[in-house]
Amino acid sequence: MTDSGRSYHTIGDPAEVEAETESLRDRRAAITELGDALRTLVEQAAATEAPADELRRAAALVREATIPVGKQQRERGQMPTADDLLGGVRMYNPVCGSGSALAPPLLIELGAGGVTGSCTLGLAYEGPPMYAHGGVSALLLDQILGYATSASGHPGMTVRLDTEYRAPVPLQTELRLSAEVVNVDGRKVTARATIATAAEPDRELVVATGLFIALRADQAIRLFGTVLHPDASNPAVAHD
Ligand SMILES: CCCCCCCC(=O)SCCNC(=O)CCNC(=O)[C@H](O)C(C)(C)COP(=O)(O)OP(=O)(O)OC[C@H]1O[C@@H](n2cnc3c(N)ncnc32)[C@H](O)[C@@H]1OP(=O)(O)O
Repeated sequence: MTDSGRSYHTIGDPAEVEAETESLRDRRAAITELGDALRTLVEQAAATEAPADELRRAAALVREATIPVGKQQRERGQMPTADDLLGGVRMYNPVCGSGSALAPPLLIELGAGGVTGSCTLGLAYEGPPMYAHGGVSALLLDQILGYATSASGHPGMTVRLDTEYRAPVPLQTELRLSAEVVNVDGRKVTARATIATAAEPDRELVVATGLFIALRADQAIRLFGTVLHPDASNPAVAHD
């Protein structure tokens, strides 16, 4: 899990904070447990050769399992209460989030001069037979480029992503990604990222250059106003 040890920062009675911290930890662990189960389901569903009646039985079970999950849903303008946006915890990020069924998940670490990432893509990510879909490679690269820009102190949004596919990315193979900022020009930040296999880390399979723009305050408010501003009803963005 990305963040099981992070302390949860809020205002209030220390005993209450302690209890809340424990409950947040527990909820994040449960989100990860569900994410793991969903990823297994998605992967096995993409690889299954089971007969039609078994598939229909599985579909009915999944529909049943969806009922408790659907009971309390957030809306688009609300952060997940288990997230800590400023602390970098995004439980459902579709690339790194341990709660996301879409995420491999990509594990990212800060390194000297940049960031590195690792993941293994299953058959659910297949494009050409046996290899990753090109859009999935771009997804991973966009994410790690974003991390590299944020880690360098220049967070921004992607406005351009140039992706060069030099060789197919094999599925069911441990991958290594790396990214680093190569230029900062005012609000414009350029970063470079690569995908390789763990076995041949110097052989670049996919290379991307991303241009990121740091948002002006008015742009941030226009795009994210209600989500970014501290709101007592959303403890995930409350800070003292
Ligand atoms: C840990 C974090 C992980 C995050 C990983 C994932 C990151 C993402 O996927 S972000 C989501 C995808 N990206 C988006 O949705 C962004 C969509 N774009 C926008 O909303 C806007 O372009 C926005 C708000 C970023 C910038 O606004 P915009 O009006 O375009 O630019 P503006 O602020 O006026 O200009 C800044 C500079 O950037 C330049 N610029 C803007 N877009 C581009 C572009 N596509 N190509 C080249 N230059 C550009 C402008 O020309 C300007 O340059 P200069 O200062 O030399 O005149």
